[in-house]
Amino acid sequence: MSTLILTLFITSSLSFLTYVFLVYPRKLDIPRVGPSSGSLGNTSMSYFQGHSLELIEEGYTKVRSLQSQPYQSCNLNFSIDSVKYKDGLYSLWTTDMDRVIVSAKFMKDFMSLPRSTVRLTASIRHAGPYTGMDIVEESGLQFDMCAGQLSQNIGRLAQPVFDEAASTLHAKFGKGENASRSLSTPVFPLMIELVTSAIARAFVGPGLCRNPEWLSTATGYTMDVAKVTTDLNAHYRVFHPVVAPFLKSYHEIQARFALARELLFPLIETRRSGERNQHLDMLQWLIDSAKGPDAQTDKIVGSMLFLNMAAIHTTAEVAANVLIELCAQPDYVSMLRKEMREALDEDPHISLATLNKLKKTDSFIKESHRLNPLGLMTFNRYLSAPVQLSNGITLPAKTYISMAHYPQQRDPEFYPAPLDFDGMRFFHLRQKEGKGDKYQFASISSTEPWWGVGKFACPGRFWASAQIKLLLMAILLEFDLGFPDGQLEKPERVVAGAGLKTSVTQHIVLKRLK
Ligand code: HEM
Repeated sequence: MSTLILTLFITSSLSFLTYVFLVYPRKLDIPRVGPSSGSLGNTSMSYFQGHSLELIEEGYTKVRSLQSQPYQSCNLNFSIDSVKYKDGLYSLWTTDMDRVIVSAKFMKDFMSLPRSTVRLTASIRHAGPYTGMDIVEESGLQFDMCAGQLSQNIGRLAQPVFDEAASTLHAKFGKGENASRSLSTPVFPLMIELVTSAIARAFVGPGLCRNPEWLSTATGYTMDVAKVTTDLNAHYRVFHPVVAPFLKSYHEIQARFALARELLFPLIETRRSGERNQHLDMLQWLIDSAKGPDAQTDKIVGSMLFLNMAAIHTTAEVAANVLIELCAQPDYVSMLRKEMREALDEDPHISLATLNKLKKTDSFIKESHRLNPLGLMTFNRYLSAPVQLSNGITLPAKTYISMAHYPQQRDPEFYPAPLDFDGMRFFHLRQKEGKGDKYQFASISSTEPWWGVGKFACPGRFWASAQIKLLLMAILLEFDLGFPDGQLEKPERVVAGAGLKTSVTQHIVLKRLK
């Protein structure tokens, strides 16, 4: 017993010192929005968790330089009585860390910096040491595989991935179809199912992609990460090493790793003893490209789980929001379906060229995502070295930064009539001379930062964009869609901390086309 108490005491003391050294807020002479934290940091009981949107909108209205037009808040009524924070920087304690919120005009100051200076914070935001998310700190392999092989092979994977998603959809429809040849089903879970099957085809190939244990492992891991993070965030970070081993969620995620190893190890061994380049999937690219510690079989399994986490719920939520917008504005359905049919009339085999022809569909997806982003903040990064900004302020090493992009997407300075849904907004912008390649859903810029910003922005964005189009084709080419009878309004999205959640219970009704 006394050994246990001593061990707990030493672990707590060490993590407290680590905490003070690594994350204790440093002094920086910029304004603060919202309360400061206590000396131990914040937990999910903090003010931010329940008031995040309010704080971010307050920060935005204050940090904006002199404004020509008022900012229209969706949910709140702020009078712009102050332009106090003209330089566009302020400090904000979030659930997990003190961050400097950096406005779009400073993005260029980070562009030329190496990845090692402007580091991802996924590990610290998602309890890395307890969830396996610390793999992003250890390796750039996942980034390289998505930016390289996956993006280069979209055209070759498009048809098999479409077939996989369509077959999952048919099976689902067949099981639940009612007498009027329609199916009513919750849209977000449906998208999770379709995206998981499509991703599995691209990530592990035809041999494993229909294995129910693999499919539930691929999606379940994200939920496990969320559960462990939520459980730990109820406690101050300094206590995480002590609390984690007692959490049910922690034991569940360990079991998930064990099952993932059981499923992938034999496949990796078989692939290693076979010829290279025989398989067009992520697993093969990881096996062929991993060097040094990344090549350990365990690490390849960790990379696969991380990639599923990065790819499935994000893409599914964006796709679910697109379908909800289509139900709310059904006039667009026939327009997008016509575009898809015309693209396929030219060549029935789906390729990259087919997807590139879907410019109206791309615009609709982008507009839906502009108004329904996955969170309030983006470009969540940790500075491992000081960075001097163009206004002369130097952000010290160990600063966490974020860009609060949610209010920017609703600002008339950037988008005329920002709260109006205009599905062809970006299509029309692309029609202008010399702009044909701009304003795509997968494009990045400091004013459209939902993929992150700069050369280390989401490397899976071209795939995500292609996949959402493939899913929409699988649905719109065979089905009409709408809300359940009597529903006219879209469901509310819910803000929790830095996250913005889509309804998990909202139903969609699919009806077979005549
Ligand atoms: C619509 C869906 C998606 C959204 C909104 C999204 C968004 C993001 C964002 C905001 C980041 C952080 C970038 C930064 O901080 O600069 C990120 C990172 C990442 N995403 Fe995505 N993503 C999506 C889909 C995907 C897909 C489908 C894949 C893989 C096929 C993927 C792979 C990754 C990876 C590997 C990283 C980490 C990159 C690194 O190690 O630096 N994402 N994503």
